[in-house]
Amino acid sequence: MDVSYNNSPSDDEEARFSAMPERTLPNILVTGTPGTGKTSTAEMVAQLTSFEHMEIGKLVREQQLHDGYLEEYDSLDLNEDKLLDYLEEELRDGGKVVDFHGSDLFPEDWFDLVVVLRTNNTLLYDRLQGRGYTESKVQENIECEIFQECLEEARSQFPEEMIVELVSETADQMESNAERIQQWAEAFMAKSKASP
Ligand SMILES: Nc1ncnc2c1ncn2[C@@H]1O[C@H](COP(=O)(O)OP(=O)(O)OP(=O)(O)O)[C@@H](O)[C@H]1O
Repeated sequence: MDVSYNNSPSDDEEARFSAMPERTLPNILVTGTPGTGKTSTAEMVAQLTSFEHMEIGKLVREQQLHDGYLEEYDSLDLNEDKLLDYLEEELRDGGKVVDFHGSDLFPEDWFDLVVVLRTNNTLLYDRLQGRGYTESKVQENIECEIFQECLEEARSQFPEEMIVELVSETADQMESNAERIQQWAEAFMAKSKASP
């Protein structure tokens, strides 16, 4: 089941969180339209780096970080406060690969790299239909990808230099994307070790 959230941050959002301390291990956010391969890619990155994969949809279900089921959207109604309170502790020491279709609910300093996965409409259509989504849900997600909503959302929240847009259409691309993220993580760790 999916997780819905209202992506308009509250005015006092900035004030809710203390600044995260410097990390020697990075936190990586993998975002993108449903079906672009966030979970598969994040899992591969976690295996390559030994970081922990945190799939937000699963976490919201398992930790009850929601306010019930929304029939209209066939999804759980995310309780952002509960999720952010939970994640703030989890992300403090770094070494996490988080996957979620939203990004603007997260404070900027919680992440060091934001990966936005992209997939062409034809392929995405087949993947979503293959999951048994209703036609309207497939269309809604296809439009989300056409209007590159996840990319724009990431851009609205994180500096451009933190964001990497990667095409995720074939198994080879998924593998090379995961390796590229691994190399980035190794460079981050080498740099933070070298710092005084
Ligand atoms: N680059 C790719 N090449 C081939 N198949 C892929 C690729 N990316 C994803 N897939 C396939 O597409 C399906 C959806 O992938 P996945 O569940 O990882 O997407 P997601 O973005 O996490 O979706 P959701 O947001 O709904 O959880 C899976 O069957 C996966 O194997």
